[in-house]
Amino acid sequence: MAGVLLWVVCPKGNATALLSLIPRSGKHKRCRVHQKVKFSTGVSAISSAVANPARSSEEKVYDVVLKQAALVKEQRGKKPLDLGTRTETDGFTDWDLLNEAYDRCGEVCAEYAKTFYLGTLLMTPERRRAVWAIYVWCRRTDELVDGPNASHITPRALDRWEKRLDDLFEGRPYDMLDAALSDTVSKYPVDIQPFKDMIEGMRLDLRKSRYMNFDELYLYCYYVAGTVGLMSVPVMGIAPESKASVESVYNAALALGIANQLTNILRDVGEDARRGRIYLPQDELAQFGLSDDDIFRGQVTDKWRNFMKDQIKRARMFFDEAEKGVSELNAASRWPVWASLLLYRQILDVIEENDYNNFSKRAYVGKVKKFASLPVAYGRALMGTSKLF
Ligand SMILES: CC(C)=CCC/C(C)=C/CC/C(C)=C/CC/C(C)=C/[C@@H]1[C@@H](COP(=O)(O)OP(=O)(O)O)[C@]1(C)CC/C=C(\C)CC/C=C(\C)CCC=C(C)C
Ligand SMILES: [Mn+2]
Repeated sequence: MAGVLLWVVCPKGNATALLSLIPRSGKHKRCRVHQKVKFSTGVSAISSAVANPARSSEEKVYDVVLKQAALVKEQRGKKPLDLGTRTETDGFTDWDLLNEAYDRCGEVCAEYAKTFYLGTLLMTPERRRAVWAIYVWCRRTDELVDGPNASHITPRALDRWEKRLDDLFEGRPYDMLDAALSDTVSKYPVDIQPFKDMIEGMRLDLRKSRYMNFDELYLYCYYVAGTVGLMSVPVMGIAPESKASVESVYNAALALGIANQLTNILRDVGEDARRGRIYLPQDELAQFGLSDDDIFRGQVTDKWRNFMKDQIKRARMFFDEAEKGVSELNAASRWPVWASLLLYRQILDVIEENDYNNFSKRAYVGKVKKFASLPVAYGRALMGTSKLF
């Protein structure tokens, strides 16, 4: 396997080196709450948006939600998947190497997202390592446009990354970390579309630095973060006792990604502006009497405070929407999700505490608050109530 060579070059314990093996390229950023619109049967995915530009981003994204939900329902009808940890060699795949690849994914995850990693330890071993594999692929994809080599990335490099994605979904992984994901997607009903859409988000970041309205921003947030929700729920699983529709759970997962990304954008306004980027809806800025120049000047004025209050309100609506879905997940998967939701949502509180100065002050949730959230998340994870049907 070509990946073995890369494995040798990147010995165990050096996650950063492994991540730096991928082609890199500018920092990207990654939303009104989903309207409860009923769409036809829509399994056509994002690409159909090009054919019908009049459709809103929420409608286009909802097609992907339906497609992923349909795949999960189809899988439910089949015999249970063989999720055992294999040890034999079948001539093509070396199971020891595969186990090692998953371990590496866990190490990368522990290095980059400690709290999330801790949360995954509550999951079953099979689910845990599959989520790690997805995490690592997302992290590597993000590193392409957000890592040290970001300035060298070209659309062609992203095309090559997408080709690698196609290959790993077809059982031809390029390296060990891809091999872990390739194994995961062969065992869980994970659709390729959200992965492709994340890459599309990175492409968007290469060519776009302004968002005319919330519809445009929503699509971007879906690409770079909503997709994460759609990729991970097939692995985390829906509780067998859940009475919620599969679609509603996936909608909540999407909402959590959108909420996280909106929060990320609001936290990083100053940092992004220094890179010439404004991930805020231009029409809404104008409604509050604000322009790009105000963002570049970075003065906290009453106009800015009022604008920010509105943006924070919207992000919180997405978090509220997401909350309804967490209790529908498998009990063992709920804790990391609650933890990530509670931690990320607190960033919005800190922006308020900072009197909306997100130009020169980074909203940071302190260690004490962070750790205090973990038992709260655990308590919520224990309360499994169905609110979505
Ligand atoms: C339990 C859990 C959180 C699982 C998700 C695990 C996973 C696969 C995470 C991948 C995250 C990742 C590396 C995404 C790449 C793009 C990216 C960086 C997005 C931003 C994340 C925050 O990162 P950071 O603060 O480091 O940002 P900077 O790089 O510094 O700019 C995002 C803002 C979005 C991440 C999105 C999620 C974590 C969505 C999670 C949603 C679910 C797990 C669905 C839960 C299910 C229900 C029903 C609610
Ligand atoms: Mn990033």
